[in-house]
Amino acid sequence: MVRPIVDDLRRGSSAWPVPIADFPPVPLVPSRPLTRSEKGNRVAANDRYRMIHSLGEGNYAQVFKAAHRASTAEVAFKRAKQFRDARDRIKREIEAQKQLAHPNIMPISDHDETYNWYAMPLALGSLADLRSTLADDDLETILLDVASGLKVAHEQRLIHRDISPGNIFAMPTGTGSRKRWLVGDWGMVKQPPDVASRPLTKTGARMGTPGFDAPELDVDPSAATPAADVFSLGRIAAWFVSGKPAHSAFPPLPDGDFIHWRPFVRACTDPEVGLRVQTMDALHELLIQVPENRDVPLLLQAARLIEELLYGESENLGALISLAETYPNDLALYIDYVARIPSSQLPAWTVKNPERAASVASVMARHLLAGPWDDRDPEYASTPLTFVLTVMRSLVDMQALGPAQDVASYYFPADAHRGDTGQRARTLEWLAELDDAAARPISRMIAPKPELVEYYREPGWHPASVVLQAVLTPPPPSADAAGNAGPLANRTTAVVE
Ligand SMILES: Nc1ncnc2c1ncn2[C@@H]1O[C@H](COP(=O)(O)OP(=O)(O)OP(=O)(O)O)[C@@H](O)[C@H]1O
Repeated sequence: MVRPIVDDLRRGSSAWPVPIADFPPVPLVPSRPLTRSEKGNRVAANDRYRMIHSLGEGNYAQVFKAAHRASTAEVAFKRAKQFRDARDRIKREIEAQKQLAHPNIMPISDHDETYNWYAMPLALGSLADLRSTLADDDLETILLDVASGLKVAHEQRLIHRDISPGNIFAMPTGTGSRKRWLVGDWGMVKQPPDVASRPLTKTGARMGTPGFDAPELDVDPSAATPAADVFSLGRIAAWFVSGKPAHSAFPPLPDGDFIHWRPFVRACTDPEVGLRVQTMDALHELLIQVPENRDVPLLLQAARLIEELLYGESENLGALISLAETYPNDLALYIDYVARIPSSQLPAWTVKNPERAASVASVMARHLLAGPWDDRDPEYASTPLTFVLTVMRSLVDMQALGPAQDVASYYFPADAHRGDTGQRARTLEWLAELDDAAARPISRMIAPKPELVEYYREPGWHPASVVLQAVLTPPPPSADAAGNAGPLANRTTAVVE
């Protein structure tokens, strides 16, 4: 007589992790009669494997440590819970993991014909389980391993969509403490449209693991791109070095001894999918720079990024901005490197990220205003000023007038402080195009400051906005010989306020 799996479980070891008596409720007798194929599967599973103890239970499956009867090899045995979505997920998992034969993808060593269960190598544990036993330096190896597995998956148009520390497993390598890291739990994988089976989630339904899942998965998981898995790896890096949970309102960013991880995390976890690192190849490039960057001076990192950006590596834009956000007090970083981001690339970036753009542009203008110019060419000031003006112009164009006003409060004093006539002309040219709705908040950053009004006041200048005209065109000659400006004397304040 074939014993049901439970008998094997009861006879198994009561050692780690869960004593048999405390077993989570295993639906040994499903609430409905077993179908013929399910009965057959249990028989097949039990014929082939002896369950030793539970390794744990997720929402969709139970996992057991089991022994393969014929070879006595120990395996992890994963069985779908008895509801349709769970069976769909296990089926996806088996199909994807079989398709992806790669050292960093959890292999399927055996499964039943109807995809109710499968066996796989027994791992040392998941990254979540093992974090406390790992050295900080292990992070790079883990990410390199996982990224190489995901790269192969992405090439086959499979997006995992649920990369988290609980779904990355360690296998021994036989070489000291070095572990090989494997991506498992492919039950939420996005398959190519031509092979996709029944959708797992409706649009708007939650997918992934809170704190590690990309924001776009909340909107439409079926539209996921490789950048969704990139996001999760960025969050894993932040979680690993910060030791803080990833699912907080303010997700952790590396700091202190791990600050060299910060640009990587920022570039991989941009909430805007289009601004994020897009591919595992690009992630790999950034990743191998992280340990190098720990010892490479900041400005050399910036120099590399801008040189490559100028040669067409557009993904460096995000990394360079991240570096600037990490080191806001570094004048040379801003003036000599960030300022050289091509003006052609800034508007698109600003439109997608107005608050961050405003913040970086404001810091740039503050450096121009307050910092020493040292032996830089005075004319070079127009490069950082143009950076700030381009961001401000883009913010106005997209009607982000609040952030634009924030930038303006630093830009105009910085422009006047540098006193470059060409830049002044460019500023006036831009101001001349503004309509009243935009000119009103912007002019508030000029009108109350006589030295700025003086700097920009231009005879014969013709702005579109009457507000700006009132502020910046010189008053007509007074009829009053004593020099009183007459009724227009206070017009600036009157019009602007
Ligand atoms: N190959 C393995 N070797 C060792 N332990 C494993 C292996 N696969 C899974 N486990 C463990 O089994 C437990 C349950 O597995 P898992 O979380 O994958 O189930 P799940 O239903 O897919 O989860 P979820 O609800 O997150 O999708 C976890 O503690 C996991 O670490």
